[in-house]
Amino acid sequence: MELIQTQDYAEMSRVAAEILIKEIKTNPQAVLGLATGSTPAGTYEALIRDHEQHGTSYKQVHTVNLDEYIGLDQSDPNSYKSFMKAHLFNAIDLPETHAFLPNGEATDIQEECRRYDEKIRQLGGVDLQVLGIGQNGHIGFNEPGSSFSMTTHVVELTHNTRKANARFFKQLKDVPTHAITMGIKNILESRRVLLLASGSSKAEAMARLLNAEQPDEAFPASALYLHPHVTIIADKEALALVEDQKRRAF
Ligand SMILES: O=P(O)(O)OC[C@H]1O[C@](O)(CO)[C@@H](O)[C@@H]1O
Repeated sequence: MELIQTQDYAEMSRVAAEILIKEIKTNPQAVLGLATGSTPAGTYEALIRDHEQHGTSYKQVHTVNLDEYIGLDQSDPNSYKSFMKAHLFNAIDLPETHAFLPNGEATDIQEECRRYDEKIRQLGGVDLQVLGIGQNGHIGFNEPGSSFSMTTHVVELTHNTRKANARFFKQLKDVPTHAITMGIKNILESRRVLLLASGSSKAEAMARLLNAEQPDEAFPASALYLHPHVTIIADKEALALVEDQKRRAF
């Protein structure tokens, strides 16, 4: 596990974008695993700037997103599909047919989970998976207690996660109660993982992650200790509760 410490959110976003751009330049047919949320939004902005200024092309890239709410219309501004369009897809040359998210409106949700796993398999797996981290250590929507052997599945969101995401909705009761998420097994099968963290609200989760050293299903992000190629990019505030000695160890 490699740890890159940055001054702030802007630097975290820049460094993450540089890694993604390098991946696409080395492998123009890369399969990118993407995340939603406030954390990767700045990275996506940096990718758009680079696309506009330097012409990095996504024509041969494919993307698979980690998760999607169940029960929200795909055109709802709070659906993760809308998020990806607004924050990245509409501004780059990624063909619409190359961008995949779980379909939270599917009538047979279990079948949709199987179909999504099969899609990832058909694409040849994920080359680089971008992750944020929830305050309770969730990755994707894999909440504490999720088995590390799960593939794409339905989750009931915890009250804390719904509360944290309520800022995007009019009121807490509008936040969906369930979502489809790639499982930890999918995440561990990706060839490289980039975990991003910014701000003091992530400080406890980051301290717990960097102190953990052992995978523990009670804390989903600790599964990353089972992965051979993880890069964490975190800013000062997110690392504020991690001891200096510990930081130097990475
Ligand atoms: O980046 P944010 O908005 O803090 O969200 C953190 C995590 O929460 C989720 O948005 C799900 O709640 C994840 O997709 C994300 O990684």
